[in-house]
Amino acid sequence: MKLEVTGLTVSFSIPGATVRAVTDASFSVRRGECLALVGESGCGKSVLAHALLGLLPGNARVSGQAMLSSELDLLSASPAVLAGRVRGRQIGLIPQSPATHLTPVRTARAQLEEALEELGSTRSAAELAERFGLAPRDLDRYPHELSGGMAQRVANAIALAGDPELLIADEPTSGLDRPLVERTMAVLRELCEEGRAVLVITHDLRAAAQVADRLAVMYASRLVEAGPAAELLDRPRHPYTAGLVAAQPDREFVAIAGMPPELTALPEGCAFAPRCAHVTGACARQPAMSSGVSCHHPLREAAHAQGA
Ligand SMILES: Nc1ncnc2c1ncn2[C@@H]1O[C@H](COP(=O)(O)OP(=O)(O)OP(=O)(O)O)[C@@H](O)[C@H]1O
Ligand code: NI
Repeated sequence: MKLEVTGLTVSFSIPGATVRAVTDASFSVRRGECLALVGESGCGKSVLAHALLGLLPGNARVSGQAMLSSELDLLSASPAVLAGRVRGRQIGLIPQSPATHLTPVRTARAQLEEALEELGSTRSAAELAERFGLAPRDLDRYPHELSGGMAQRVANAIALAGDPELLIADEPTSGLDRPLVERTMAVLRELCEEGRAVLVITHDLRAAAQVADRLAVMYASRLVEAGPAAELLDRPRHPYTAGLVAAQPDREFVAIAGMPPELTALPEGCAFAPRCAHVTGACARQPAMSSGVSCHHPLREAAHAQGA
């Protein structure tokens, strides 16, 4: 199993403007591997995930290719194929803000059991729940009786109901405290050691580093740097990656000054240039992605050839 995404581009038409949410994203993730997609709020991470699963609304325009196991292009597959063969079965999605996806009038257990039945799974609700640290009695609660963290864990369990080979986790630790973040990341790691492919979306670089083999850094709709996780954290090459690393509580803890551009008004050149301490005249042109970094003046040479 391998997911191979090439040139994924998504825009939304809104009255009087176009939102360019994902621009020319290329990356791959294979079985036994965890890729973390990191970037600030609003940079296009969830839209990218939803594009892969055919979950975008009608005002979206999608182009590019996303080959699953070299045989199915997720971006041109029919809604019936995506619903009947892909979602839940080949690709599990842990949605962002899971509480909003649970049905208010039914217990967590009923919803988890329904997912298991629909997907013809032989696993039990209790077994899946236990994996994410939920007690059986938690399953008998209704969504409004679940804390944010519990709802998150129920959603994580539901995503695994169909035993998918690829798991996409969109902010799987939001609302969880540090011990639960660690536990969730450890479970994601286990899932990938078992031979699944895992794509984790997060703005928590520390959590990403704990689970991911490789990181892909997204800024203003584009992937700007990708490579082995440890290398990106120790020796970031894109000034934006360096800024994210420095903003971590266990590092300098200094946020990057300024704001990302509006996705309705992206510049022609490098979108990070207005916030970049190293900006040059060349930055007025869009830098190409080259050996894992998209920057006219990377902070250092590539340690070795890197693929996204
Ligand atoms: N249906 C839509 N129509 C227009 N714009 C949209 C639509 N859906 C998302 N967007 C815009 O696309 C951009 C990317 O959103 P996305 O949800 O992917 O961000 P994100 O990186 O996941 O951030 P967060 O960390 O906040 O979840 C945002 O500017 C958002 O407003
Ligand atoms: Ni998101």
